[in-house]
Amino acid sequence: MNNILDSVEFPEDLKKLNPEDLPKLASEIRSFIVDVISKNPGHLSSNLGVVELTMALHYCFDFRKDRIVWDVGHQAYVHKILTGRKTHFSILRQYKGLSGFPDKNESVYDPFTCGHSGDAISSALGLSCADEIIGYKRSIVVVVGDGGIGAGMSLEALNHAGDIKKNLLVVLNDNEMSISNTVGAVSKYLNKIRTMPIYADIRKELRGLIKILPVLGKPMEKTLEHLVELVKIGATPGRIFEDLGFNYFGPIDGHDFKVLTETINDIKHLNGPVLLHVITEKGRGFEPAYQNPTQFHSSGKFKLSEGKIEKEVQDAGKISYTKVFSDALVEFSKTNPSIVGITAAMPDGTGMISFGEKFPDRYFDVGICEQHAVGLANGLSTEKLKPVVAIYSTFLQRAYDQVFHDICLQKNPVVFVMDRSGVVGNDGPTHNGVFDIAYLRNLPGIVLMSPKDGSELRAMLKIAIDSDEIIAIRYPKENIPDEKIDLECKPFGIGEAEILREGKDGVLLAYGCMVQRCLQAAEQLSGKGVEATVVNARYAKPLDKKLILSLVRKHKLILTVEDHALAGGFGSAVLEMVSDEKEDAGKIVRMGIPDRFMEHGPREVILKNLGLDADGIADTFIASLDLTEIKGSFANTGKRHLAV
Ligand SMILES: Cc1ncc(C[n+]2csc(CCOP(=O)(O)OP(=O)(O)O)c2C)c(N)n1
Ligand SMILES: CC(=O)[C@@H](O)[C@H](O)COP(=O)(O)O
Ligand SMILES: [Mg+2]
Repeated sequence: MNNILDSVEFPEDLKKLNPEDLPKLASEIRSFIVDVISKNPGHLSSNLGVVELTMALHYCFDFRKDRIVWDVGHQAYVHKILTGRKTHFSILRQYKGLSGFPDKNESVYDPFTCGHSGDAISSALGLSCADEIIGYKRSIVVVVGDGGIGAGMSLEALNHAGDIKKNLLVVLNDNEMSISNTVGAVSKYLNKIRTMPIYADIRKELRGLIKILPVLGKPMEKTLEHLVELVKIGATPGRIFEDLGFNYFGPIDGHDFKVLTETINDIKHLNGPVLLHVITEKGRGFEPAYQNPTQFHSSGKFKLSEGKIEKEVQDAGKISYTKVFSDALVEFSKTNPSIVGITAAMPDGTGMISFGEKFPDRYFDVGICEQHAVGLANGLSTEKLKPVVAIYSTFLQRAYDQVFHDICLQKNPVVFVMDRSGVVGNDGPTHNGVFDIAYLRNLPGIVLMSPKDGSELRAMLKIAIDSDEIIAIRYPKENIPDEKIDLECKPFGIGEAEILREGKDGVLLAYGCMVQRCLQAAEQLSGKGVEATVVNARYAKPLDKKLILSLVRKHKLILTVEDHALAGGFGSAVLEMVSDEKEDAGKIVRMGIPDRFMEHGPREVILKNLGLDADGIADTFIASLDLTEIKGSFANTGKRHLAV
């Protein structure tokens, strides 16, 4: 039973508690989160680390009026629990349940809907600038991790904030971890500060001086500013932030509620940008997560039995596309010394970690810096190395200009591997990788591929590595359908599709992971006496023009099926090409993701709702055929995207 947590719904309840009850509340919050996440997976480690920090921020500010901006937002569970969302916490990340990230549609306490890292300081600074223009008095607080602060956009924002001197409190939550170990010079610098004993003493002295000052209000602020100047002269920790125009405080213990609240209360009225460096432990209070924060960063379900934690084996015996990529890259790299691997702080999620372990000299984890990752690949490939850049589809969006300017314009044959393409599921709209075909296919010289299964992923990776073209391969957060992986890597030409099944009644033209679903749909259709041809398109660019045009001439229906936005996706590419070739584009019906952001929930549920499962595809095929027979073409029926 959560005695204290039961009485807390909103920050006002927290403020009413006796100070001595607060550690117990922190402990209850941790147990509550662990219990929910054990059954209902989510971002565990980061949240366990920010319990006291979040409580302290809500204790010292009023975020109905003031604003709190979380970088990424995966660590906002405690914030959710304390801001009226406790009763819905058990359906976190579930379909129609609470979002796993801050969501402006969910609460007035969330100024932004977010999920990508690096943007929080910019957004918060924008709020502060707006307040000044409007004449609104309130505090703007941003919480950014030691991983997130190294992101290019964070550094751009610090650069701006330190220059224009608007009021802004940047809380740097330093837990020495991103998802994996935090990398980079900024991280090394933070480590230097953490291990400098002198600074803790100076901070204590500063607090002592503040306490004996008999002044209040404005004079107090002035004196504080003066003291800050004094500290600056003697102290070098945080110097980099000082030199960038911030008042730096810390490092302080992020698990000591008293130190946190006293420090925040001391500095919250200071003018200009302030950076408070807080040290926390990822996974704190739950031993398995504390011992292995990476595994529990975004954990699967786990069991608590006899005090022993077993991670639940999910989908036993199944292999993910990620694993196939990871193993194939290591295999190919053994005989190809020119391969270099790049990840942007996602070595585990992308599977790049195995390459890094085997070939440390050819491996680069650049931190949460997707733009830099792609820029780095430019230089490497100019010297004839073969960069394989593995970035989730949604995060590659950050590096669009670099793909254009630093890769395509240079004609440098880099391989992009876009894991988590399509609907990702419980992470929701910020993480769905449903725009990559649209944002890449307009770039001259790029080749876009997507495998139908694990065997084909291996073959595609081999083709891409051996090729002189710039190639991007997309695949989903899914297990491969292969019963047995074909290790041979049978080659096929660039832009070559394959017919998997022949039928007279129309064509299912599928891209990537939709091929299997189309094969299942064709089976169902056959049971109803409808025979569909199924084509594995393999490429969104270049398209297999010859094959597709011959199918258009022969069939009355071409149903394109993709796990991507309809706008600008694979189906659009087919439609444009057929229209440009002056063939009957009216025969083409497109299935994919409509022009809205898809909500969170299990991937299969979201896809089913869109009709992007075997049943939905079969239904749409039949409905489209009926319409074709009745109308001859779909023009003006308004039912072109039947699954939408
Ligand atoms: C642009 C972008 N790249 C990558 C990610 C994936 N990602 C989410 S959290 C995270 C690590 C963040 O580390 P840190 O800022 O230190 O926060 P912590 O989890 O340690 O609290 C990463 C790499 C992301 N959300 N956004
Ligand atoms: C918050 C964030 O961006 C990552 O933690 C992401 O949720 C990981 O996704 P996967 O669990 O699919 O690797
Ligand atoms: Mg961190």
